Amino acid sequence: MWILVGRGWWRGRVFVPWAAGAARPALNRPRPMPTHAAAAEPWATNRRYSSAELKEKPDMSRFPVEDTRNFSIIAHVDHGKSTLADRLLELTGTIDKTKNNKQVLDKLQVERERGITVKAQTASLFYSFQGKQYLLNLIDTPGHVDFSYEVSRSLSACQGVLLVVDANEGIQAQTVANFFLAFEAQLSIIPVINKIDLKNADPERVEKQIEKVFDIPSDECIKISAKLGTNVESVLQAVIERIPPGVIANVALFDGMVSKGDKIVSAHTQKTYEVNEVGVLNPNEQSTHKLYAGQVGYLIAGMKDVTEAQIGDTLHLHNHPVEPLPGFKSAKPMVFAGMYPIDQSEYNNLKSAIEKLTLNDSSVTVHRDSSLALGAGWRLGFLGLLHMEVFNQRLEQEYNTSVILTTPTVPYKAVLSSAKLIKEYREKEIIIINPAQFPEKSKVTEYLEPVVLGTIITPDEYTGKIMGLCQARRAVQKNMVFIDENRVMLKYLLPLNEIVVDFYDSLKSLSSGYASFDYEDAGYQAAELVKMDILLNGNIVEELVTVVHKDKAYSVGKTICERLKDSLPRQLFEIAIQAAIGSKIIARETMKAYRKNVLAKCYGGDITRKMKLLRRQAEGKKKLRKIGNIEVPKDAFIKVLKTQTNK
Ligand SMILES: Nc1nc2c(ncn2[C@@H]2O[C@H](COP(=O)(O)OP(=O)(O)OP(=O)(O)O)[C@@H](O)[C@H]2O)c(=O)[nH]1
Repeated sequence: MWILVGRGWWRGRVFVPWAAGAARPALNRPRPMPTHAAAAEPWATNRRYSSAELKEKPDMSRFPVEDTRNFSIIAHVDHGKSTLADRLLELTGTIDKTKNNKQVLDKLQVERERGITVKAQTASLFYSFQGKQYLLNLIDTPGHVDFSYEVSRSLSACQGVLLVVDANEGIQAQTVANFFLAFEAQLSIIPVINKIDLKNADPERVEKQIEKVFDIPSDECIKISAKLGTNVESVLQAVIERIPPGVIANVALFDGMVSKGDKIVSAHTQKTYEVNEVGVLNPNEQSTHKLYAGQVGYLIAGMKDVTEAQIGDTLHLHNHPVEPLPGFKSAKPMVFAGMYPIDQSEYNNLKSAIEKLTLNDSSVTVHRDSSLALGAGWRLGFLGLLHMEVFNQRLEQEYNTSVILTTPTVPYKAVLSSAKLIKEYREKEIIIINPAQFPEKSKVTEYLEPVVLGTIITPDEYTGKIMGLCQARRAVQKNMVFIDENRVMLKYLLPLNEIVVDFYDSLKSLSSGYASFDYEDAGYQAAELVKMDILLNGNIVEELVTVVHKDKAYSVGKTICERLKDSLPRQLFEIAIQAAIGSKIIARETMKAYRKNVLAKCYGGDITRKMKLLRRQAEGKKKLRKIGNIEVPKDAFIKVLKTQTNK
């Protein structure tokens, strides 16, 4: 049996040749076309098809592997991926040229509203170049850090990428992060400098940045205006010339051997293929007669669509079925929050909405959860805070649901010392995704918190302020380099819980929007953590229970109490809002009593208007949550959760 480990290159933990001291493989050099048996296949014909014919009924089998290119567009947010995709679709006649082609690939309502891409979309383009027709599969990718999982997923289906960089803003943090995702996947990278039509565009400066940071010769950059369509045709030609063709599955052999002519089955799709070619990567594909157990190489097996070659899939000889090897990589959630229906009678509707939405977004993890106050619900894991907001917004917009979301938290770990707890969990080290389950200090040896390696790119004038912000967030500086005369790249080790809520917003406002930020997982570090309760007249508000660093407890507690005071409607009696660690109160705010009369503005005796106001008040009450005898509207939670900081 053997396992599929990548397309383009091995992307796993085990085998990264240049990390082991070997020479770094050459970037961007077109790899020789594989010499496989395509010519003998009936679908490998030279007949050309008219675009009308292709549009009518595209028969994908007409395109042999060497006439197929699979590529993605990657970029920092707003650098113009979707606009470029629109132009490519127009140029290839995939969509008609009208003024309305704005982000055609952004299909979700939330994407159009927020102007961001969340789900990667795919489009097949047919393009004639030098008398030959090509099938170009374009996979659009999201730009935001939360969705880098989608980016990796899209990249795993490609052999090359267009790395779009704004001619005015230059390289930003996500440009760097996305470049490395593509680089590690050993894809051909075509740098595209976009927005050259802007008044402040400085493509020469950006070219130099690209050469300095990514080591790509500046003459490889293509300068375009996606908005005006300037030079976009050269992008398509570069895709054909610089990106190697088709589905080449990189494999690691665990057992037995594989050679040309073998019949193999994908454990994932159960499809059967005949092996056309096997070989080793040296570093380009070099065909060999066979591959044996323990070897890593590539395999071409007539997979015509890249989705047929899933990373982590197990392949086996068709007459030797095996248990699939563990290997499918799943997305790792970084932010967890409880989700509950506002009204328990809505539980089943919400359940089915979550199920449908997670079918479409498999990176969300779902565990059932329940709370005394909120009833039955779920604990969901998201890739980041924006991902959480987008998921919530999609639930509301696409499924017409309304939910309570609890304070987001990160996956902490506790190393247990209590024998009773170890027996209960059957493990010494547990992951805590729900603050309510945070074990007491007396029962643990130590707590651990997740940390990330953050990259910030900023104009130099903001460096001081940004360093101050990072220090306040318990960050440790790892590196600082100038990427050109006035741009600095900073690397920090940051506790994830310090950035999860509002780090990005603070960074943006400190730098007038110029600094960009991205992060990658960097494991765990020991941390002095405490569980903090928020109380309303002595009753715990379960939605607001948080785990915080000991040194931050007072300021976080104070901020939550203040925010809660601002967002709670006044009630008929006085309310004490308190933050507490165990039985120790660390912060307090008091709200004075107030009597609200919804009929106050209703002069005269218009009974229908009075009834309408009273009815509206009754409807409003449905959205309230009672804590003790205090009514808290859903909006109040959201305001506190959204604005809560770790200052
Ligand atoms: N002047 C100018 N504006 C452009 C150009 N290309 C894109 N834009 C504008 O830049 C903004 C962002 O473009 P998008 O194509 O939505 O960017 P994106 O990278 O797909 O954004 P995300 O999906 O959020 O990652 C839009 O307002 C575009 O109209 C260009 O060549 N010139």
